[in-house]
Amino acid sequence: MAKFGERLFNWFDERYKIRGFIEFMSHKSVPQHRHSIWYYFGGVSLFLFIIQVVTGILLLLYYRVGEDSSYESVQFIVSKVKFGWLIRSIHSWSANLMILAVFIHMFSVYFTKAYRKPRELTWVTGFLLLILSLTFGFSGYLLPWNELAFFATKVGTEIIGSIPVIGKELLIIVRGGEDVTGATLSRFFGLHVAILPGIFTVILFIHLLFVQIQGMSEPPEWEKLPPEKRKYIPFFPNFLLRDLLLWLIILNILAVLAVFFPWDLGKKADPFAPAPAGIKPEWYFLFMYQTLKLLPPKVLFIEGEFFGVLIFTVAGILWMLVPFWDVKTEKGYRNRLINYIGLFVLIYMITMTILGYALS
Ligand code: HEM
Ligand code: HEM
Repeated sequence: MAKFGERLFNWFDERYKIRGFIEFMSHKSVPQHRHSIWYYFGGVSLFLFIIQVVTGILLLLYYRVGEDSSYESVQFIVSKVKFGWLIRSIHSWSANLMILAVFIHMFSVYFTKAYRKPRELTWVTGFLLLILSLTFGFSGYLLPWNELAFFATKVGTEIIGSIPVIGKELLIIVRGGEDVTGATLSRFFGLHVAILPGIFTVILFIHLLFVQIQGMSEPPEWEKLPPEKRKYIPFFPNFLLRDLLLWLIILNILAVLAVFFPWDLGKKADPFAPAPAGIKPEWYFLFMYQTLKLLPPKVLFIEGEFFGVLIFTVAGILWMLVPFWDVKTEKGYRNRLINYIGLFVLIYMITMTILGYALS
């Protein structure tokens, strides 16, 4: 048997140079310091994305898109399909945990300044992954075609209409008509299960390739440390085993959440019914939604809502380009301003989210 295993290994090695790859993996190492914990959140985001793909494909076995079938098929999934309720619940919970993990990963990369040269494009591709994850969440939310999702999507897409000149056209493209209808549902479905997975996979591949090529960043303070004072652990197996343990813990948390707090389906959407009170988007959009709500109808001759959209767009672009304008950090100086900006953004997002819940 051992001989057979060896022969099989050699067969592949002759063709695909696996020995070289194993050699490469065994030399990979991860810096060990008091902020090393943050190196795990990219892996956690990745794990939760894989869960989304697996459970999403399973849901696709029974989900049937359409005004007359979406809600009914999800109802069928949760009541008749064996473990269907569990798969749907895991897909919904994991979507939320994934977005939370991506936010934690992004802020930790920001505060540890891991976006510095040469990782500028790792940051930019990561930011694109965040936008894609949010679009995944927004498009998936409508798919069960229940009351809450219907009105949240109506309110969410309305914001596009506030853009001058092209807003109306854009809104029609997004909704597939003037209103949120079955056309919107099938558009969101295509986006959710075909377009987004395709684009996401390509960008994720590039993101991980960059990380592979450059290895993990070292803290800026290490530049003054003599090489013998810098500590590392091997990626394989030490770091990977820790990664796997954390993934197992997260799988357990997911299972507990999905079993004890199964995701509610609610009432079927009725486009002619009045909007129920307290309609609000998912928590990860709430800080933007709440800001738009608090803005006065007119700011400096501009429609208040559009002013908000403009500010968020500009702020988002500046955030995406932070590795290019944070020149001070790149040159090796301490840049306190960057920490203050990050702290302001974080506190702003948390405060507005809490206000969003408190004021509705
Ligand atoms: C679903 C989304 C994402 C996935 C699956 C992902 C995955 C990963 C993984 C596995 C790593 C290596 C381990 C680690 O540092 O945690 C990593 C590193 C990195 N990611 Fe992401 N990431 C995502 C989103 C983001 C976002 C939103 C940003 C920032 C805007 C970002 C910026 C970076 C940077 C700069 C590194 C290098 C960190 C270092 O060298 O210390 N990523 N990512
Ligand atoms: C290839 C990947 C994916 C596939 C094939 C997929 C497929 C599906 C399907 C068929 C549904 C409708 C069933 C239902 O509503 O229970 C759904 C719902 C949903 N998806 Fe995905 N999905 C994928 C990835 C993602 C990702 C990455 C996220 C978020 C980050 C996400 C978030 C959601 C949400 C929030 C719902 C609504 C859940 C509900 O209330 O029922 N999905 N997805």
